[in-house]
Amino acid sequence: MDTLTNNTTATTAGATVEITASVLNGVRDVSVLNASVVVVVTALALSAFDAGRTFLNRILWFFDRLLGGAPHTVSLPGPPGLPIVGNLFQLSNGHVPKIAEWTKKYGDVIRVSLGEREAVFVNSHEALAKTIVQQGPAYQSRPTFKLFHSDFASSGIWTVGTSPFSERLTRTRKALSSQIAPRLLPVYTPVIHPKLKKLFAEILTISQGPPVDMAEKLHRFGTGQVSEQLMGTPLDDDMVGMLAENETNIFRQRTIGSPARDYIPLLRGAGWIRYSLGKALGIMNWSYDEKEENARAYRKKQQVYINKMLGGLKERIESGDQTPSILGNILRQGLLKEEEVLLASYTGIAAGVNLGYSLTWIIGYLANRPDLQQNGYEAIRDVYNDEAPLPHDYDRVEYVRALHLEGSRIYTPVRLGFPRQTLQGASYKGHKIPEGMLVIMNLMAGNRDPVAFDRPDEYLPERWLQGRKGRTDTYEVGGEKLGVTHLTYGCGRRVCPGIDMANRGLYSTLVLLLHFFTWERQPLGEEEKKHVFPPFRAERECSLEMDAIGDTATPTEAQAIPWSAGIKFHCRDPEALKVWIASAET
Ligand code: HEM
Repeated sequence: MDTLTNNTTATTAGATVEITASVLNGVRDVSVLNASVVVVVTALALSAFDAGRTFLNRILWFFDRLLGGAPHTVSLPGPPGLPIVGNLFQLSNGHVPKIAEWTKKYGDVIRVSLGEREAVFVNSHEALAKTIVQQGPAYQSRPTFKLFHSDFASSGIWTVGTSPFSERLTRTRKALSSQIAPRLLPVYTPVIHPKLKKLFAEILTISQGPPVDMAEKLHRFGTGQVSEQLMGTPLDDDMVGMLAENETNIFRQRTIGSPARDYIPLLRGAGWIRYSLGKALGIMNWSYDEKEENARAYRKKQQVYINKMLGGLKERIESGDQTPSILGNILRQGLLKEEEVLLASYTGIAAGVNLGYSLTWIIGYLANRPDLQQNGYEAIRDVYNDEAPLPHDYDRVEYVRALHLEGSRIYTPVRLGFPRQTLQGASYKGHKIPEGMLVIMNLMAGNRDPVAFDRPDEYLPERWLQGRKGRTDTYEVGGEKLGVTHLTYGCGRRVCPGIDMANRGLYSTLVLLLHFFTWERQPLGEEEKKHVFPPFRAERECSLEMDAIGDTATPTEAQAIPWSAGIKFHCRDPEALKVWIASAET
């Protein structure tokens, strides 16, 4: 009986506890439900007013920021993004078209969230002038990124174009600029001339075979040419090949929005945990990060050739060599300290990379424009009669100058420039842009801006002829010569100091090519596809029009590299070319 009573009591107590728990749960559920209803109703009510929406956004931004999203310090309009990642992945199908879409919707200066980084994108010619140029001192720093500034170059010596504002940067930029000033450039022509002869001898040989893709030759020519002017001595082919490939790989690390972990702290945390677990458990591919390992390998390789080249230059100087060269002059005049000399060296070696790709785009485009080739040929004949043009007689043939200026504008090989960071507060149309803000200069948009350039998507050399600047419709004989310059080399305080050097490289190559050759597009054969550089370009061939957007193989990278393009050259007069190659003239 007692047992029965005890059991009954226990059962009753158990049931009571269960009932109480379920009542409490019910109450809690009702409270949660009520609270949720209150939150939703309040949110809906708030969202009906501007001030309410702002308040709600601030709450969301607060939690987003806690999880590693970007701050919201700028009131400029811009695309809404996802929590934590912001707009980062919206850029992953191609920078230029997506930013053009945003510009259309939100205006020419917009706020964008790139993971934890807040950024301002400047997307028109006028807006670039009003910000980067007119408020120059505020926009003169550069941001740092983990992959490039830490994994690749942990020594703290990067390049001038990737260095934040500092005294070391200013001194090095000044010294470098003084040695590539337009009036000094002719002293380096004895170094460049043999490179031109070598390139044209190669093109003569190529013209006797099947069509080829020219990027490797032009890239080696561009990078080699700048490096040799830097060091004042010819570099052997293997060295130039290795250097051109490595510097392309290094430049490709300077991509806005990639790798994602440079922008998303949670990804960095996850990567660190995976790495530590991999180490502890001996799981090799967990403790291996391909991008980081590649970055270190590129730097190691780079240090070998920089040290070799710099060591050689110092030895030559010690033994009394007086050959003019950019770094040689800097060393002889004692313009820089040791680490600044290194900074200048890394900068100079990297600087030629864009020259090769500019030439690849322009020559590829002209292959399908026999009319422009013919105009160029005749313009050269008007100046030099039937003599070979002097390649270093810079911009003497106005039409060739117009061809290279227009090619640089229309293709803009560094589409988003090199990223900037504000050094002090700035503003745009009443919106404050605080110190430390990442600023992206959309040079491609500036160069295709219909307000600055009429018929902006057409390749019109005329816009640079007879004193015109960028426009075909604002010039009258004896009238005003209005217009603007193109923005391919950036603008403002950190504008490219190598503009004249780059333009000379484009002019000298084009003037000789137009004089000695005609060329056309033809499909690449299977064998020739194997030699396309870098190899990923062989996956497709550019359209005949060489569309700057549709034919870019690297739409999300710092540098716009075209897909492959088969070119067949025809030499107008092989004997005359051989005579030019054999001549001692520079
Ligand atoms: C076609 C070839 C070239 C193109 C398209 C190009 C383009 C650019 C661009 C877009 C910038 C960023 C400018 C800015 O932020 O406003 C830049 C910076 C720079 N360029 Fe060039 N460049 C070329 C050739 C050269 C050459 C031959 C040199 C010579 C040494 C050079 C040296 C530099 C340096 C040192 C900077 C960094 C400036 C700074 O941050 O203060 N570039 N270039």
